[in-house]
Amino acid sequence: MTTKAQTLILFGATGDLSRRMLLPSLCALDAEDLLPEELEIIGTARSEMTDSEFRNFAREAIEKFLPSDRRGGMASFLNRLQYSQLDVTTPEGYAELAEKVGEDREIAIFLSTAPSLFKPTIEGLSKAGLADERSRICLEKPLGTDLSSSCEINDAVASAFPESRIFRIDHYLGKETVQNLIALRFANILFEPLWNAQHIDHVQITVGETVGLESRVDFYDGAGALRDMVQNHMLQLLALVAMEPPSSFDAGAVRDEKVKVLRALRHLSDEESVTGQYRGGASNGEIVPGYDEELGRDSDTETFVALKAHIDNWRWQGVPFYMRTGKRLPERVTEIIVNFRCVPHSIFPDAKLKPNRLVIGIQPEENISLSMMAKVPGIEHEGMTLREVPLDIRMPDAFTGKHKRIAYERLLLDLIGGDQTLFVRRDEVEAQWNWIDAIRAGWEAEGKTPKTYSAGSWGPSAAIALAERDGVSWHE
Ligand SMILES: NC(=O)C1=CN([C@@H]2O[C@H](COP(=O)(O)OP(=O)(O)OC[C@H]3O[C@@H](n4cnc5c(N)ncnc54)[C@H](OP(=O)(O)O)[C@@H]3O)[C@@H](O)[C@H]2O)C=CC1
Ligand SMILES: O=C1O[C@H](COP(=O)(O)O)[C@@H](O)[C@H](O)[C@H]1O
Repeated sequence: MTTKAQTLILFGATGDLSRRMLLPSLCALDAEDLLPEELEIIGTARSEMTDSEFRNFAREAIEKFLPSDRRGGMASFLNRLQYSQLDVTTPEGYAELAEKVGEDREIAIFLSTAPSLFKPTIEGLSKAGLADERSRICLEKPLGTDLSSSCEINDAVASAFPESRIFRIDHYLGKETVQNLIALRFANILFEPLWNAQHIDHVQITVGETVGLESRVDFYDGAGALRDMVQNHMLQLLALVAMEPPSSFDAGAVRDEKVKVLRALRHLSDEESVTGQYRGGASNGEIVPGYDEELGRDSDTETFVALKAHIDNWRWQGVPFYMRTGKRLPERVTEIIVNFRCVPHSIFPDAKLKPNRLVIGIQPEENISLSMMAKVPGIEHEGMTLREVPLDIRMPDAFTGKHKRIAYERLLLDLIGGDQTLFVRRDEVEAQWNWIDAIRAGWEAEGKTPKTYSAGSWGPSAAIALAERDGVSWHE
């Protein structure tokens, strides 16, 4: 049985992710008494800081990024914090860190630093005796830029930590509705008999963002939408929709099923992908610059991608999975739409029957809605008049009193508790890269460059055509 961590070491503690997500998440967990009582948190980075300066830094971050009703007293959380200055690329500093941690404590290590720093960090931790069986390690994305660089990172980590003690973050797995997707599929009898090619026509996954480049300019320009969003979050969503029922909700069983789906992804043909890059214009009521202007130079990086994917197994033969994601789209929305087939024979000749559709809204609204055909009430119409109506389950209504959590709250709690179920295993990451690398190789071979789209639109018209030539409309 895994024991709870007693010390959390946070590398990159002064960084953006730590300020916006990690420290606020930990404070929210503390406010709800969800952290182990004895948990100490040691922040580390190159900047010089005393413990008390780090606590002030954390307080400011929490006041900015965590709603006041979720902060609790804050003092008990701030008292857990210490700081250890350390440049991970030099050997000095690790001994002091080890001394701060002390002997005989279970340790969780979170690397919120650039992956290029993982290798020296792991070497330093090993030499200081902080990578032994009492430690587990958590890695932030991006885990590489392709399969080979991902293997290099994974090898470096595996030199000191066995897979059972490696926790790879995909923050989408920490989102409440993503976990609810697992509950919806495997805690209800209703859907499973229909969850296959016989009854499902196609699936759509959309992750729309209204923001542009934001602050991580160089990172984004080196990555693009395919590697930034599809390689990780969207493929994890697809795997959860498409996987076979696991035998239990444990890390091994769930991840075994996801990896089978990822390995069954068929390589795309040329016409099954569309890339785009936004041009300036009116977007959500403001005039925004185009991608090149924001970047300050010309670039061929795609800020939008739409794909038609296929899973080559019995369950999903002939069922396309349409996926699209992009920056500067009209809405911030993440949703999965499962489109069922039409009834085999209509007994209502005058009615235009629409196929049932399950819409799983992940953000901004967490809701699940099933569209059904129903009779329009009344006797004034001759025969039956039918109309499509939604059956809605809005999460805040169904579970009143529950607030929206930061996805990292769940993941940090599971890291501290040693539960890997919502973390990504090495074979999954590598299967994901394998598929993405083949798409990029295809783009390179064809000399494909992104088509332009106006900021505030749903991507280039070719993305609409990708679905429409199959008689499918993107869900709006
Ligand atoms: N920010 C975000 O929203 C997201 C970030 N990520 C990923 O998480 C990681 C961290 O991102 P982010 O916080 O934005 O990055 P930042 O650049 O804001 O922070 C980097 C952190 O690393 C520390 N650092 C840099 N060099 C060293 C070094 N040689 N030794 C010790 N510490 C060092 C910095 O502290 P100091 O300068 O004091 O040394 C700082 O605390 C990146 O890999 C990023 O891609 C992933 C998803 C979202
Ligand atoms: O990993 C990333 O995700 C964010 C979107 O996350 P969300 O939780 O707000 O949907 C994206 O903006 C960023 O480019 C990417 O690196």
